[in-house]
Amino acid sequence: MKHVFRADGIQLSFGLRCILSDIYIGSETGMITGLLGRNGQGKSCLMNIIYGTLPTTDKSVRVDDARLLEAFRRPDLLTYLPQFNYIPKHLRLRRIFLDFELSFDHFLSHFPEYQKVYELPVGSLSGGQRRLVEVYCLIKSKALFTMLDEPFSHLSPVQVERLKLVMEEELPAKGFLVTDHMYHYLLGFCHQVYVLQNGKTHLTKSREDIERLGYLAGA
Ligand SMILES: Nc1ncnc2c1ncn2[C@@H]1O[C@H](COP(=O)(O)OP(=O)(O)OP(=O)(O)O)[C@@H](O)[C@H]1O
Repeated sequence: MKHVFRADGIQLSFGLRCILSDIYIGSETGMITGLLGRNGQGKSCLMNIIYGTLPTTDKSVRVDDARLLEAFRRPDLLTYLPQFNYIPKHLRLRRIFLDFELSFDHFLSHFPEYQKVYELPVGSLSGGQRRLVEVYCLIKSKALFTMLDEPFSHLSPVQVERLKLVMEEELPAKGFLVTDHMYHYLLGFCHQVYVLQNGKTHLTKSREDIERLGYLAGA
């Protein structure tokens, strides 16, 4: 069964500065949706508003008929990877995979280089290794939709390729909203791409659209 995600009517200002004013994002399970935008356009703020961790005056966020004011209370519907490390560094990988109810063997089938770190605290890994564990756990989290804010920073092209396979495994039953400055990765596997520019989201149809909206030029 297909499920639908919609976010619109979102307004955000800081003082006199308007950040978000004309937002519409629509997606569904089985789709990877990209969100591009230059630095400071409001991508992280938008994801935080959708997730309910940044208050705002107006918003409408829905999964099917359920209206989400505090999406962070509905991990069955929506999960969110923030830009910062969200797993406490003292937690061992054994505990993390247990808490997320995920198979470490399946993780190893994609990332065999983690064979020897099962009993180690995640904080003892390199920055890229730690980030990959966090991204993997969110991609595999048991939600209908997952938002990923800059999941590919600090990761190697090989790791990104393998994560893409993990996302594709999840796809039939799940949808993703992904923002990343590694736009060539996103353009390679997103089913649709929005560009956020001057407070407004634009659903693009081609690379030329993205260029016209000022994202690719000089990116
Ligand atoms: N608490 C705050 N008070 C004032 N301004 C803020 C606050 N939080 C964010 N901003 C501003 O809002 C704008 C949007 O920030 P946001 O982090 O959402 O951008 P972004 O598109 O995710 O950028 P980047 O690609 O660099 O991560 C920025 O100009 C930022 O400085």
